[in-house]
Formats: sequence, structure tokens, C-alpha cells
Amino acid sequence: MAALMEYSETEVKSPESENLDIENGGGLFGPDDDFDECRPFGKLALVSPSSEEYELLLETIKLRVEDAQGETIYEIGIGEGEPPGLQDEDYQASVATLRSITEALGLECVTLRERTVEGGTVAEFLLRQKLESQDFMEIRVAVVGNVDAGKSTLLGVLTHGELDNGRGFARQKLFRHKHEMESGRTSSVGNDILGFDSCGNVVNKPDHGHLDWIKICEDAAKVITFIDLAGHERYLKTTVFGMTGHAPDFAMLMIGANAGVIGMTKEHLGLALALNVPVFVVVTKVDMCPPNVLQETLKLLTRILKSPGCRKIPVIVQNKDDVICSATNFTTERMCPVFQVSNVTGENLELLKMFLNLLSTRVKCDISKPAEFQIDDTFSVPGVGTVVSGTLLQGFIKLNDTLLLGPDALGQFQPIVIKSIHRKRMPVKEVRGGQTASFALKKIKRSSIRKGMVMVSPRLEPKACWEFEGEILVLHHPTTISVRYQAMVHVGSVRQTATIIQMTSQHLRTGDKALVRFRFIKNPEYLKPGMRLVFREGRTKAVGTITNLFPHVSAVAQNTRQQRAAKKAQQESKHQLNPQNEPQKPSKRNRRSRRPYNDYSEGGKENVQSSTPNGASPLPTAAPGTSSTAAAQTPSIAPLAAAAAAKS
Ligand SMILES: Nc1nc2c(ncn2[C@@H]2O[C@H](COP(=O)(O)OP(=O)(O)OP(=O)(O)O)[C@@H](O)[C@H]2O)c(=O)[nH]1
Repeated sequence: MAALMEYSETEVKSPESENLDIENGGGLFGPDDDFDECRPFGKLALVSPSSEEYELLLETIKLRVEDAQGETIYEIGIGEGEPPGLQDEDYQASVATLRSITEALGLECVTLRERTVEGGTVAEFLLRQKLESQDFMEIRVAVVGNVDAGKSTLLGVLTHGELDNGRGFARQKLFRHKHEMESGRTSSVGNDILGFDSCGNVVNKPDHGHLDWIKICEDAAKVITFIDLAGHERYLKTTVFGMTGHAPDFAMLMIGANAGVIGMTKEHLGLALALNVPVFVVVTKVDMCPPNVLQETLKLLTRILKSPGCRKIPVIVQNKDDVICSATNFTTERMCPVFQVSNVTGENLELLKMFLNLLSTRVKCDISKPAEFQIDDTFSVPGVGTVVSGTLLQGFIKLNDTLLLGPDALGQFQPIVIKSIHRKRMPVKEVRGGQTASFALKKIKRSSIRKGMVMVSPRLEPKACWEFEGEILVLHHPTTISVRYQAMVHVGSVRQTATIIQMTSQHLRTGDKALVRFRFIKNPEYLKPGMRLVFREGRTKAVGTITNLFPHVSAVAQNTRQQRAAKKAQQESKHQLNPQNEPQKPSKRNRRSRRPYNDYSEGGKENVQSSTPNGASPLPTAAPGTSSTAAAQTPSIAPLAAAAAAKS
């Protein structure tokens, strides 16, 4: 519990959450301001609209679908300030209008549920954009939870449609390494996909246990990508990387009903909270768990979720109504649906599938911005060459586009051409912001690419940083953190050790907040302000947000420019003093003897700098708020004066 409490201050605090006592979502799904804004026309609006009203309705629905990245849930029979329900004739007329609008907009319209209330009928419809055969919506779900919670088994059952035998049958289809087969433990970040067609039916059709991803993507309107993360503490680094580097929309926290909230469960929940990823819980193995033990597990889970450290609203999902209510309200990070399933009997798996089908993308990606692709893995594919996989965070990438790949060890970016593109193993011509993809690259060795690099549009004029500043909160440290402390920084797909070089407090203890300046020890990285970061070493953890970057400019390129400018200025000043005095080329001997002095005066200090291991600056660190590059570029006057004095 203590570990979880540590994450408390990362959550948005909202006092009204404290008194909510929710077991089945009671009272949670009452009228909500945001939702009311979306139906400003009253419950009879669809009954027989005039042509202007029809146009307005069409426009409203179009905007809602676009806003939710391709789908929305529409309610009929509900109006602001009116008792819910429509009489049969009005209801039929409303449905007919809705179908005509969706037809005009190229949307699929599927009835999710119809309810009879006092005033008549109320219904919800899923409106989903019809996409071309190669296109599909993509939702990423990180699967976390303690060892043996049943993560791989559930994914095996969901994606292959065959129940487990309770002895590891279903997970065999997913393991990627021999040692995983033997130990039954996931050790790497795995991807599995589950496709839904536009009506919400699962399209995964395994052929002798083998799944054809291309077929799934062709048939699917929505593809859920499960990022299967390791449950064992030993692989925590990989799990954190999966949560930060694979940009999940949601986290599915798995708990074995009989084992309860143990081991890494709270650690993983805390990680999702720290990274602001909405969580839903799946309690597995209900078939083999005595009812009193299951109740105990649910009770403890509810207590943890409601605790000040979490401030979640648990909703135990028991039927389709709960699924629809949870899915429509799940966009907020505060709500936490809880499913109880069995991978052996299949109990409640239909509810979980229905919920997954209704999830919509959380992260809104602007496709009008210049492309920015974060690399989370690299491959060398025989006959194809170097391939990089990752997530397109914004913009658009097409075949044969030229992007900038980097930063390399010197902080530089090099142009590369996109040879081919795959989405979930399916060849495509372009990818949009929010989608994951793999790119085959022309003329580049795999060894020159590392995880954490990016490929961006040249319009972004990318710069790499050795140093950055972040507002951090220490969640746990056994003693104190001081300047020069080193730990692993996880931010996006960057994973590198960094040193604290400055901070606003002298020492930091558990629960302290500070503005901290970090310096990477190995490579400069491409970062952006506002990115969430996790700083960890063993059980020590801090989380925070990047507030300021100190871009690094290539030392070599800078020297050349500076050297040229300084030489020109020197020549001009000499010329002004004595116009007859033409610059003389010194003899070889003179050149050698004068070199140290010249090097200093012409920015040679930076030559010294670039020759240090890792290109680390030997100069004193710039004060907060000043760019380290600026500091590095301005040679200190004191050594110059000393050198000149020594010479004279
Ligand atoms: N009876 C029963 N057994 C289950 C259920 N789900 C999983 N199991 C069994 O539990 C064991 C562990 O399942 P895994 O899927 O390997 O657990 P995991 O969470 O993926 O474990 P790691 O990969 O090590 O993190 C396997 O033997 C499964 O057959 C269930 O719902 N009921």
C-alpha cells in the first residue's frame, strides 16, 4: 500500500470524488455537462426534422465522430431537462433519421442497447466510420500485472478464440523466446492484435493456431494492439519501457483472483497513474477461486483504487449496461472499470470484448503538424535491410519521404528515405499520427540506430539535448538524493542513465518536489517540453514532466562556423589598424607553436570539448535558464586573459 500512496501527488485531485461510493456505477452516469453539449436538440429532435434541422444534426454528428477519431456513441430518447424515453412511433422515426444521417456520412450504425424506461424507449448506437480495406482505427493497450496473473493466457484466449486449460495452453501461442516457453514467463515486450469489424465482431480467425495479421487488418475497422509486458520484477525496466515508449492509450491491469493484489501489481498501477494512462482492471481465474477469497480480492482492490493515492472510481462490470456506461465514461482517467473473468470457462469474456470494441483513442494526434516518429525497436530483415518500428506521434509519413533520423552520438540528424511502410505487417503507402508502423530505410546500417532515436520532418529543425530540466516528485528513496546522483531516465522511448547536475533543493527525500537539471551520460536525445518522465534506480523512483530543454548544437559544425567568423573578424580588425599590413601565412614551425593560443581565440575550446568522451562538456554548467550550448559557445574570458598574460 505504501508504494502506491507514493504516487498520490501525481494524480489530479478533485474533492468531489471522495464521497462517491460506487460498486456498480450507481449515480456515476447521470447527466454530464460535456455530454449534454453534444445533444442540444432535445429528445424529439430526430423525429421529423426540417431540412435546416437535419443539416444541423448531420453536422453535429460529423463533428462528434471526427472529434473522437472515427467513432462515437449516440443516444436516442434523451434530452436536456426532459424525462427520458420516446413513444414507439417517435422512436422508430428517430432511428430512421439517424440511419439516414449515418448513411449520408458513410458511418456504420449499430444498436448497442435498447432500454424501456417510464417515458418509453431509450437506445444507444455505435456510429463508426467505414474505412477502406487497408485502413483501421488503432488502440494500444498495455497489459500489466504480477507474474502468473494470467496476462499472456488472456491475450492468447482473446486473440486466438480458444479457451485455456488452466495449465498454460493458451499462452504457448504467444511466447517469443525459448526460455519463455520453458519458464512460462514473459520477458520481452510483445505485441498481439485483436481486430473488430465495423459492427463490433471479432475478425481474428486463427488457421491451425496461426494468426494472419494482414487478414485481420484488412477485415478490421478497429485493431486493439496489446502490449504484453513482463510481470516479474526482474523485467521491470522492460515494463517501464513498454509503458513509456509504446505510447499506450490504456493500461489493462491483471490480477489473479486467488492471489489478489500482490507483488508488482501496485508498482504497475502506480506506473500507469504516474504516466496518466487510464487503467481498467481484469480479475482472472474466477473459476478456481473460492467466493470469499474473490470478495476479499475485490474489497482490497476497491479500497486501493479509492485511496487518496489513486482517487479512482471503481466500477464492477457485471452486464452489458455496465460495459456501455464504463466505455462511454472511460475517457476520464478517474473511472476504473473492473472485470471478473475466467480464461478457462470463458466467463465474462464477452463483456470484456465488448468493452474493448468500444474503446476509442485517447491521445489526439495532429496530422497537420510536421511528422515526428519515435523509434522503439530496430530490426535487420534479410532481403529488406534495416527496419525501424515505433509510433508516429504527429503528422503524416508517405513512401519515399525524406526524414531526419537522429540524434547520433554527436547530436546530429541525417536524412533518410522511407523505402517501404508496414502497419501490423500489412504493406501500406502512408501512416498518420497516432498509428504505429515499421519503416524499411534506405542506405543505413542497423547498428547506427538505437531505440529512443526519432525520425522527423526536416521542417521541425530538430535539436538534440544533453541536458534538460524537469519538475519531479520523488516517490520513493531510502535516504536522500543529491547533485551527481545517477539513475535511469525513461521518457517516451528514450531510456538512458542521467546525472542530476543541479536542483532547486540541496537534498531530496521521499515526497519532495523540485526543479532538477539532468545530463545524459551517453548520448544526446531528442525531447520535448511537457513529456512525462520516470527516473528510477532499483526501488528509487521519481516522476515528473520536462519543463525546459538545453539544445546541443554539433560541436564540429559550430567550430567551423565560429572559426570562419572569428578569422574574418580578426583579419578585418588587423586590416583596419594597418591597411598595408597584409595577413601573413606563418611558417609551419610558427603555426605549430602558436596553435594553442589560436585554438583558444578561435573557439578552440570547443575542439577540446568535443574530444572528451561522449562529447561531454568540460565547461562549468550553465546557470538554470541559460542554454548549455550558449555557455559552451561563449569562451570564458578568464582563461583567455591568463593565456595572453602567460604568452607576453
Ligand atoms: N484456472 C485458471 N487458470 C488460469 C486462468 N488464467 C491463467 N491461468 C493459468 O495461470 C498460469 C499463468 O498464466 P500466464 O498467462 O502465464 O501469466 P502471466 O501473467 O502472463 O505471467 P508472466 O508472463 O510471467 O508475467 C497458466 O498456467 C495459466 O494456464 C484462468 O482464468 N483460470
